[in-house]
Amino acid sequence: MHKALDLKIESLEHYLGCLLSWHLKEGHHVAVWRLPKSNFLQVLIDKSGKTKRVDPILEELPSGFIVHPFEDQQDQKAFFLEADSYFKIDLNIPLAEQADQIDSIKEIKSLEENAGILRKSFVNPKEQHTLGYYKACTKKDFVSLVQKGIEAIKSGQLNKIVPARLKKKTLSEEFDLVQSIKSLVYTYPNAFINFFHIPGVGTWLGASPEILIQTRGDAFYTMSLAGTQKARGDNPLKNAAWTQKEIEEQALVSRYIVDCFKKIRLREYDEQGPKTVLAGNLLHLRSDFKVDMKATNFPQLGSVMLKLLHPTSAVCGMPRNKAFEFLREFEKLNRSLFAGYIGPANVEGETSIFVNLRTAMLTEKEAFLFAGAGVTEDSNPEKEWEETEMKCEIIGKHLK
Ligand SMILES: C=C(O[C@H]1C=CC=C(C(=O)O)[C@@H]1O)C(=O)O
Repeated sequence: MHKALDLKIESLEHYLGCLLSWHLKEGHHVAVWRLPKSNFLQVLIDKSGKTKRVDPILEELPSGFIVHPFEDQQDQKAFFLEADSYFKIDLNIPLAEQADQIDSIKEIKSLEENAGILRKSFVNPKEQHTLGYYKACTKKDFVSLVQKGIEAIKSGQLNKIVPARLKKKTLSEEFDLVQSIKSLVYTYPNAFINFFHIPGVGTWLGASPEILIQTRGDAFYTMSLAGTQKARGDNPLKNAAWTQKEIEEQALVSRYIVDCFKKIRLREYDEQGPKTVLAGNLLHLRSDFKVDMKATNFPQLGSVMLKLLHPTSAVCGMPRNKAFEFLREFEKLNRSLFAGYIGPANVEGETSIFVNLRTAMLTEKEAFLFAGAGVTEDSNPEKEWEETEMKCEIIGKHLK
């Protein structure tokens, strides 16, 4: 076994490449992430070789990484990677100075060899014959799907709908996962950068802007994020002007969260916003919701809200069940883990679960990019298509 800081390992990329390629080759389950505004890259490895599924009762789970698909599972369970090994790398300190805190490398290979081993280990989707299964959506089909959504809203069946689509991108021979992780980490300081690999289930890479629930000590946090425009000029946050359509779209997500609080008779919450926030080169409207779980005597609020919130009207629609039925019937897309939820649970006493957005499912030769757009009565189908193009590019442009 080589020490983590063998002289031949000269960079973080080389270390990560050796580490990940070895674990993926061994059939281990792996998650690597960087929380928004954090300097730490966190690594968690489940070495059991088993696909674990758990009830998402966060307070009772061991330290790990949770992954739930968009669709509710019949048994209500989520995938779970248990932290057989967990460590973090301070991105501001040379790797050589952190040798004692990080896992050692078992096998040293070149950057190119690691990149090749990694992509050969990505999970390839199972062939299915359902109509539209992992099929890229044309502009014409997406525009017509949005149009159908607008009609369903105008006829009173829905208040809001979030249709999504799949775009495929061929990966070049030189594609290197580790370089992509690195470029996401440095380009998107406000996002939840994540890579996870569950053998037989999927290999995903993303930069999510949306927290679904977060608990730290007694503090519970969630957000409503919606409305999209391109960031322009030197001071995009100041220059943003929002239309009635986007204001309403985001207000519906906030209302959805408040309705969830009402269902559990929780009255003491703090709501701030909406304010304009930057996510990559896009702007969104965001409101922040905080609850003191001790003062409200609600220690299980994380799990309770997780169950109530997912899928929020930022990724599904309102009313939720009707929106779900609409998507099932007309979207014709297996969203798989897109718009599901992902994140560390009980890692160093904190749980940070994000909506799996701005993300790609990686296969050996292609990346499947997913993006949706919030549709209201005033939506313009062409603009919604453009919006999904911009959302796909957030990850797409980092997959060389
Ligand atoms: C569904 C997505 O984004 C959601 C989150 C923020 C803004 C959104 C919007 O403006 O439509 C979406 O609700 C996506 O990125 O695929």
